[in-house]
This record gives sequence, structure tokens and C-alpha cells, in this order.
Amino acid sequence: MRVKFSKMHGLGNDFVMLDGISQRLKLSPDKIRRIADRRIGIGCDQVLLVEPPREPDADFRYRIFNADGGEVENCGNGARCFARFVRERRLTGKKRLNVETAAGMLQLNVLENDQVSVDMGAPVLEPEQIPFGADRRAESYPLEVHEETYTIGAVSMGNPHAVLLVDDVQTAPVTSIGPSIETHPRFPQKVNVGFLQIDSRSQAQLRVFERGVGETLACGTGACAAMVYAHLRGLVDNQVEIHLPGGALTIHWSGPGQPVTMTGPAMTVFHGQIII
Ligand SMILES: N[C@@H](CCC[C@H](N)C(=O)O)C(=O)O
Repeated sequence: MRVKFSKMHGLGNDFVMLDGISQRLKLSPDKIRRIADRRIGIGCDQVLLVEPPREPDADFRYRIFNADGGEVENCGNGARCFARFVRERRLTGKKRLNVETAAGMLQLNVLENDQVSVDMGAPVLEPEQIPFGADRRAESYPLEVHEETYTIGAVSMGNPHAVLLVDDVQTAPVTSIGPSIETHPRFPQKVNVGFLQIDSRSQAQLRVFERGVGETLACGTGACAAMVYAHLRGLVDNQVEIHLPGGALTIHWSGPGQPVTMTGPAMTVFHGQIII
């Protein structure tokens, strides 16, 4: 099967974008892994597939596959790239888009200067719905990892996130404890793990060990989850610039029940074809 693709990224979180509207695609976890492989494939953190919508009020459906082949619910950086992709491929001329994901409907707004703003919906904090093993909802939870107890926040942005506050993001144990938290038994569907350093009430730094990928240069849903946790702890105001290794995202949240808004860039790198 010969497949046309675009290589894109949002702050270095990179994607292979597939148009499943003008070409017939049969993807399996094995094919996703091959496409995502940086040596024998194209290489990416996630493969994103655009399909026709199923819901009447949606413009498109967009599906997300991690580099390990697993399909997941949401991807913030991917959502911004999706908006740019459907316009560049002339699948739509709209600047405001409604897109269906496994996590629900997202609203996107294409701005000037390669920026896209996304209404990511309201965060979910009930442990059962994250899903996270805890008796009741709390602001923070103790989590035992390798006989040490860490304090975490647990937030779903459609996909599950654990957030840890750290003094210095540069020396944070992202790759040493990230994998153990990702697969911790209290997160039955695994989890993305964010390490957050708060610099002021409007500036923070974040590194994320992503479920099904490893550490990435940026994670949009991770930045939203980090904002939610920091806001619930009273550490930040309603708008925060979150600096990730690949660049900054602006995240806005005014509190429980309200949607989180994420604004940042979406970049196209090249177009190509692959035989899979
Ligand atoms: N990079 C993404 C998140 C992608 C999915 C994540 N790895 C998961 O398994 O939930 C983002 O920008 O949000």
C-alpha cells in the first residue's frame, strides 16, 4: 500500500499526518510502529489519521496513535497540526473547526502566524474517570514508586496525566521514574507523566514522559493538565505560559467546570509517500 503523508510538528512533538478521506487506508498497530520508527520508517511521536466525521456537528474525525501502535484519546499538539493539515490539503477552507476525537469534540480556531487555539474541554478530576486508583478525589495523592513516596496530581484531559511539582525541571527524574509511573498499577490505562517547575504565577517549565512514546519535546494535553494541577493548588493565575523543551504554549483555565484553552504553533516539515 502506497500512502501519502505530511510530516508536521507542534513544538517538536512530531507527527505523521494521514488523510484517510481521499485515500483508503488499512492501519494496524504493526504498520503504525513501522511508520513511527525513526530508523526504518518516517519517524514520529504520534501518527494522526483524519477521517470523515460521524457526528452531525463535526467537520472531521481525528484519530491518534502513539509510536508504540496504541490508539489513544487525545493529543493537544496534534490537534493544532490537524487544523493546519486539513486546510493545507484543501479538505476545508474553514478557520473554525469542530473535530471529533475519542475524548469528545474539540473546537479549533486557526489564527495568524501559524498559531492555532484549541478549546480542549473541561478537565476530569474524578479518579474513576481518569482512571486512577484512589478512594476519593483529592488535590494531590501520594504515589509509591521504588519504595519512595511522590506527591502527584491526577488529571484527565481526555487522556490520563500525572503531574509532579519539581524544583528544577532540568534535573527532574523524567527518564528514571517516568517509565515506572507510566506503568504504575494505580493507572490501569497507563499515564503520561509531567514534571512541572513553577517560576511565577504566569510562567512555568514542563517536561513530559509520554505514555507509549517516552520523553517528547512537548505535550499539549500535558501542559493543560499541568496548568489544571497548578491552578487547583493556587500556584498560578488563569493564564500561564508553559515552556517545554520544544517551545512555549499559552494555557488558559479559569477553574473547575471550565474548559482549558491551549494556544501554540503548528508546523509542516515535508510531504511524502511511503509504502507500508
Ligand atoms: N503529545 C500529545 C499527547 C499524545 C498522546 C499521549 N502520549 C497519550 O498516550 O495519552 C499532546 O500533545 O497532547
